[in-house]
Amino acid sequence: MPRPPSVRSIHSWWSDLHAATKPLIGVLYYLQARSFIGENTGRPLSTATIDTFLSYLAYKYSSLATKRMVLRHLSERAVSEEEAWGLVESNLFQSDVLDELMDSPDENMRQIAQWFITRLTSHEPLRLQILIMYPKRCRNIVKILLLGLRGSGKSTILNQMKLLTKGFDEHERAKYRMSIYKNVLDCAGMLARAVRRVGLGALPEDMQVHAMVLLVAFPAPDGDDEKSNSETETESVESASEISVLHSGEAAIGPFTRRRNHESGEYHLGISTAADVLPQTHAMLTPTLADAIWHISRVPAVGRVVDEHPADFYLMDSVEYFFSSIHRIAHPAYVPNEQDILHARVESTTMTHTSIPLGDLSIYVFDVGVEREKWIHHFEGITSIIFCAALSDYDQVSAEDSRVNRMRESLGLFDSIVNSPWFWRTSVILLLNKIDVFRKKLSRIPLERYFPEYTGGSDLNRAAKFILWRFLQENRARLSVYPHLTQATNDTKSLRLIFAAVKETILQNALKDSRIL
Ligand SMILES: Nc1nc2c(ncn2[C@@H]2O[C@H](COP(=O)(O)OP(=O)(O)OP(=O)(O)O)[C@@H](O)[C@H]2O)c(=O)[nH]1
Ligand SMILES: [Mg+2]
Repeated sequence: MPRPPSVRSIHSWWSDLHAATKPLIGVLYYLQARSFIGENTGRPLSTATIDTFLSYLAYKYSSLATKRMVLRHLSERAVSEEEAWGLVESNLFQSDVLDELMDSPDENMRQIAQWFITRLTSHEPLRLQILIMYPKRCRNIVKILLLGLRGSGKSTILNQMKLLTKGFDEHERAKYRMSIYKNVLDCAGMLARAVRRVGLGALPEDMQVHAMVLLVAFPAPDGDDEKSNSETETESVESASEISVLHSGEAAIGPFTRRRNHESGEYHLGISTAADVLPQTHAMLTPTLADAIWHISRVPAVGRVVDEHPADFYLMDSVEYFFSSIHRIAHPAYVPNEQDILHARVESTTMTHTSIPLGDLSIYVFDVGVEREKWIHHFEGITSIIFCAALSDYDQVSAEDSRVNRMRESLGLFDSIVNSPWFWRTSVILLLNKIDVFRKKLSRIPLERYFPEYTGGSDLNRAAKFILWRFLQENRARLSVYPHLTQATNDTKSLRLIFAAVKETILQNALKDSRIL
């Protein structure tokens, strides 16, 4: 007896057999498929073999028993990651046959088909591919997209979600060490600029030696217009033994590459990719430098100059946290803890995700990083989006265009998302983040300076309500918006309630979407 016709030639002469012989053909195909499975057990799963299995699954004269047997066999094969890859890349996975089996009127068949998908998605790299390319195949997985401007707190939120479930092992925490050094040294460089602006002579006497250490480690760039002590400048450049000039505008400091921005005159540190750079960092962040950072960051005159000129001295939101932990970080055996990870500033460049179990369902939260345009269309029609906006952005300027206010840029992004035809059925969880920084800023920097229509003064509730109102104004598509005020760096326990509410919203939306509610 010939094998079932291939899916492409399904209307061959064989498919025109008389209907009267159908049950007999069903039995014969069952026996044939069983012996085919026997012949192939223990052999690698080739494309041709998968195509033959596909023909049993697609052929209208194959019985349900045959299809169940074949798919059960393929599910067992999918335990191996290599065979699972072969299956996902095969005609079987890409044809409609699998969808038909998943929607079969036979409950047993549906379960086996779901089991097949579960097996395939148990392999992490495959799961991502299936979730993105074939979202409908993953009916027990809810996809959530995390969006927001750079630095609004998306990765911090994702890390908090990870802490609520599996946490970070020592190996994962150690990976943050270099980024944290970079964060600390970037901020220390700014501190040195602030010292130059204040002037050595204006500092208390017992602080001058610490200031000198800082100025030696972070010498003024050529042509820096800071008011500075020129004697110290010359000395500092000459005695900065760790710094070897590579070429104009670029220097190596321990493991970091220091590149000068010719417009602002500032130095930015880039991490060297060499594998042996970590030990060198300890040489850079010496106990003496750590001590100097600790002391100088507490000098009121330095703090004042930073506060009064926020546009000249960009300090990351976690600066206070890292400076107050500087001795722990500078210790040679330093391994970041979970709080350090939440405070670290690591710009996301690729898509990352984390999963949260929810009964029989899994919530997959995706942070698409800088590749938003590349990925976003794969998320068309998803049930929920989490949008992060940093409340404290109200006095900041856009990284791309210094004439654009960052809060307005965030409102613009929100507008383009909520009114996009891709998301017309999506609901939005709006996280108004960095409430702690916002609280501190409000009394010093009036919100009305940037949003003249605001009249509520420095009252935190009024100000937050006003910003929420501005976001809701953009929602012309009238999507359901669920707002929360957050501090993403807060301890995980205090975020638990917010995450419980977020989970509930996601679940309700997923159920509504699947028409269970
Ligand atoms: N003080 C404070 N800092 C926060 C808060 N949320 C995030 N941060 C810090 O802000 C910085 C940026 O946060 P990320 O989570 O990296 O921002 P992101 O949106 O992932 O940024 P990109 O990956 O560049 O798009 C990090 O240093 C965080 O620790 C908050 O609520 N309060
Ligand atoms: Mg990020």
